[in-house]
Amino acid sequence: MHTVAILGTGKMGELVLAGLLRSGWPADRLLITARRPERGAELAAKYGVTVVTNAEAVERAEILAIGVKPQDAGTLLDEVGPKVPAGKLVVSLCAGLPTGFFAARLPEGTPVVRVMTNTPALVDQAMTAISAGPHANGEHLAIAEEMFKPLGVTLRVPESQQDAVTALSGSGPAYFYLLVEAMIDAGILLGLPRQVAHELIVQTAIGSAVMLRDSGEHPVKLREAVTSPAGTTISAIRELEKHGVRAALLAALEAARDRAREIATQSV
Ligand SMILES: NC(=O)C1=CN([C@@H]2O[C@H](COP(=O)(O)OP(=O)(O)OC[C@H]3O[C@@H](n4cnc5c(N)ncnc54)[C@H](O)[C@@H]3O)[C@@H](O)[C@H]2O)C=CC1
Ligand SMILES: O=C(O)[C@@H]1CCC=N1
Repeated sequence: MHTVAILGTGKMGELVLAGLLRSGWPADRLLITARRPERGAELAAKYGVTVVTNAEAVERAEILAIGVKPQDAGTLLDEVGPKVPAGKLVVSLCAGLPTGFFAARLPEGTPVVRVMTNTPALVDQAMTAISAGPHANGEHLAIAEEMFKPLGVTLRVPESQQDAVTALSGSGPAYFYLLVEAMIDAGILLGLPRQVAHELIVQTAIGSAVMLRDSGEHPVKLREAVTSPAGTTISAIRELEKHGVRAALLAALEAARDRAREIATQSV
């Protein structure tokens, strides 16, 4: 089994670290780096993994997972990029940054794979899209899949789709949480105790999600089955359409995609 180093172990890095350990990846095959020593110590105590410097990580690990914010990737690569020994695989978790950004800062021939995962990795329900960048072949994609498959579902996509993927599934959990939050507030408006509203909406979200995944039905069909003639649901849907919820979602995801592109141009 390869040794994986996570360079920059924040929220996403920790989710990947914890997921790899749950999947049986040996702790002695995992290295982490952290900017703040207290953060490194906290993770070492919690997961039993070794904290190293970025320079040690690139020396010792075969797979280098880049878990810093896109805005910090340039500084990290200025520090260690030229020192990455031949044959290492770089796996970027960063939103927006094209693989070319990494290739330009790594020794010629270093394979780079771009990954967009999401926070449901915490419960092994991540959606992870994987793309080959420069010098990455099927073997490298398979290694990335070996890392991310235990955390949920993986899909190979061309890198040209990654900004859209980021807008949909990378940021996607936030949109669902916002909807849930708003619907719980609606429950309060209708006079329900907060805890009751919370339970009703969370279980409804889970039930709806499982049906979407397992029934094989199109979401329109599933919605129609709930929407009775002259019933309650259509009254709510009329309001949602009147307030432009569909248009708002189209515009919102376009804005997220555009922001991913902007991150790339600001990072060149
Ligand atoms: N939060 C999310 O839902 C998702 C985030 N991502 C991507 O994952 C990456 C990480 O995001 P988060 O975990 O949310 O951010 P975060 O801020 O929680 O984690 C980044 C970590 O990197 C550390 N760091 C920065 N520079 C460093 C350096 N030179 N050496 C060592 N450590 C360094 C920071 O101290 C921090 O702990 C980003 O590139 C983001 O685009 C991708 C998908 C979803
Ligand atoms: O908001 C962000 O930039 C990151 C990338 C996708 C989800 N969170």
